[in-house]
Amino acid sequence: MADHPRLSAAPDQRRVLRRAWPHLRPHRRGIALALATSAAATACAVAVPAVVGAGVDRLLARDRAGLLIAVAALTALALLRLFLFRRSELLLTTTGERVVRGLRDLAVTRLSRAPLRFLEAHPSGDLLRRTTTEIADLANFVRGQLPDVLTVAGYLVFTTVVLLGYSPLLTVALLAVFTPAIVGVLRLFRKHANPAFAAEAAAAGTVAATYRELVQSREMLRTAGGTGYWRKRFLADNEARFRAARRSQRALFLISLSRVVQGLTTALLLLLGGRLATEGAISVGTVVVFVLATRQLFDSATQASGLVGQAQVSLVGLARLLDLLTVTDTPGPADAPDTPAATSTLGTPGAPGLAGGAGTRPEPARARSRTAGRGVLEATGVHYAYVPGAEVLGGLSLRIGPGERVGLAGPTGSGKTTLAKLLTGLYPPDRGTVRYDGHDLAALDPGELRRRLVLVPQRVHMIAGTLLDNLALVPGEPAERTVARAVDRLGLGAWVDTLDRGLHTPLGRGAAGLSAGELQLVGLVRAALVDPAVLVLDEATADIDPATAAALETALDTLRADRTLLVIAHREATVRRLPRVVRLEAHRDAEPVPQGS
Ligand SMILES: Nc1ncnc2c1ncn2[C@@H]1O[C@H](COP(=O)(O)OP(=O)(O)OP(=O)(O)O)[C@@H](O)[C@H]1O
Repeated sequence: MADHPRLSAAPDQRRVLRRAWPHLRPHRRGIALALATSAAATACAVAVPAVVGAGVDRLLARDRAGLLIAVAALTALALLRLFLFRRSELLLTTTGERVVRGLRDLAVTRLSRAPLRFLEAHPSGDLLRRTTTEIADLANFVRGQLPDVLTVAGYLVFTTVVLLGYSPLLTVALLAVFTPAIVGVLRLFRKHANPAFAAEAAAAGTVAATYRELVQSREMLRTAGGTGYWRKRFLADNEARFRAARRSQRALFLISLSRVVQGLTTALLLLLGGRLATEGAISVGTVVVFVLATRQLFDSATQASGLVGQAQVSLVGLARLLDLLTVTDTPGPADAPDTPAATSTLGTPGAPGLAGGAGTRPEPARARSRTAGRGVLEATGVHYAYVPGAEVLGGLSLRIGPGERVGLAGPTGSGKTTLAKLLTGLYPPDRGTVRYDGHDLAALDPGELRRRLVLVPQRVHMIAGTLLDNLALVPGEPAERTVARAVDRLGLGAWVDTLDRGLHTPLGRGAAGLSAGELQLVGLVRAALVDPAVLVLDEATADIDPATAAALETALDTLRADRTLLVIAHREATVRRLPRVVRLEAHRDAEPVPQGS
């Protein structure tokens, strides 16, 4: 089996910000402006103790004018600080939201282009969490805590600079106690917090995935009596998440050790500052500046302790998101039609290709000539495995001529659906090639591929919306009258009339209300709207009532005219009706490769 990239449960957290830089770069001007405004606002706040200290010295010197200047400066600083804080918060939030919006768009775009194989290999709950919850957490951090992080960082730097200007001796003594102790606490915290937060995020992803599967498979679980097993599994996952959360909490507790450091530093400051003032080495005003400024310093450090924890959680989320963006940044045959590089175009020589470039709307289905690009669909020496060492298809070759009608039969699990997905380019083969009209599907323009080769799956997926919304889920967003024409052409007008509100009948999520056969009717109408040259139908295995079966047959008879048809045949009637039937045998390793008959 070829090596396929997978998401990591606990992705690398080193240099996360540097790795995120390509996504930040387009916003660098906004970021620089926000940082500069935040720094100016912090400088205003840091200047306050210095002005208060100067005011105290003027007061002690009975300098009335000097005192008034200090009071005026304090008022101006307060107003300027208010304005700059507000401005920096606004700039940070706006820029941050832009970055987050960009990341969200990119994640959804990459996921929508990701190969089917990648999507199937990951629990949808995990993908959902990375693209929604974790991005939302990031957005909340940007809005709620990032301004505080910058303010705190600014306080720490500016306060140190101001204090150095007043008394280098006292500042050095302060830093000599404060810095190593606080760095030690932060190191200890990071050592325990990084794995703890990553494990918590992974456990949360597992809980979401299990819960989602539980909801999605509710009918099967009820009927098969599997609810108890699933509930047990969910409870186990939930327990694991609870334990992971407690581990994170314990790691967060470590950060509160910084309060002990604060107490020690204040004691030292009072001892040394008081002595220097008594000896006349520094003024009383300077002691006041130190007391006020170090208070700010401590407040910032306390705030920083909480913020470091929140920042760590956000960085873990960012690392998981970057992992998703990196792993899905692999253009492949399932990519959207805006990746024309190295793709070929089907069609008669000299005729314009059917696929447009980025943003080109496809031509209306009827305006295209399906026969223009009609060709042979050929699989040669195709190998495919979902899991290493267990090939489902081991070197299969099959040729289907233009306009041929072929049935694909075989025991359950023999690989019929897998082959159908390979023949329609939904999976790239691990080895071997699938060609249509002489073109390797892997090299075809993805948009064109989707319009030429259409698979109607066994269970057609629906979205919440009306029947019309669901039928129109094809390239080109066809208008209602186009959809209605397609319905009539397939002889399905009577079926649509039996529904409450015809094409406007609302269908719930999961399309409650439509039977398996009716869902396939929806798939056939979608196929008719795409008007492909090759149609692959994976017949529904569920019982289909005679009326729906008749409607399906009529629709299929209309659809098959002038196009290649491959039916994964589960019903005897279908097998009998088709002129050629290929039988797949269950493949076992090292046995001769099954070939089409
Ligand atoms: N997404 C998947 N991940 C892992 N294994 C899979 C996946 N899909 C199918 N398989 C396995 O591959 C094998 C072939 O499956 P496939 O659905 O192609 O068979 P089939 O002939 O269409 O079966 P059926 O007639 O029951 O639909 C089976 O053993 C199946 O369990």
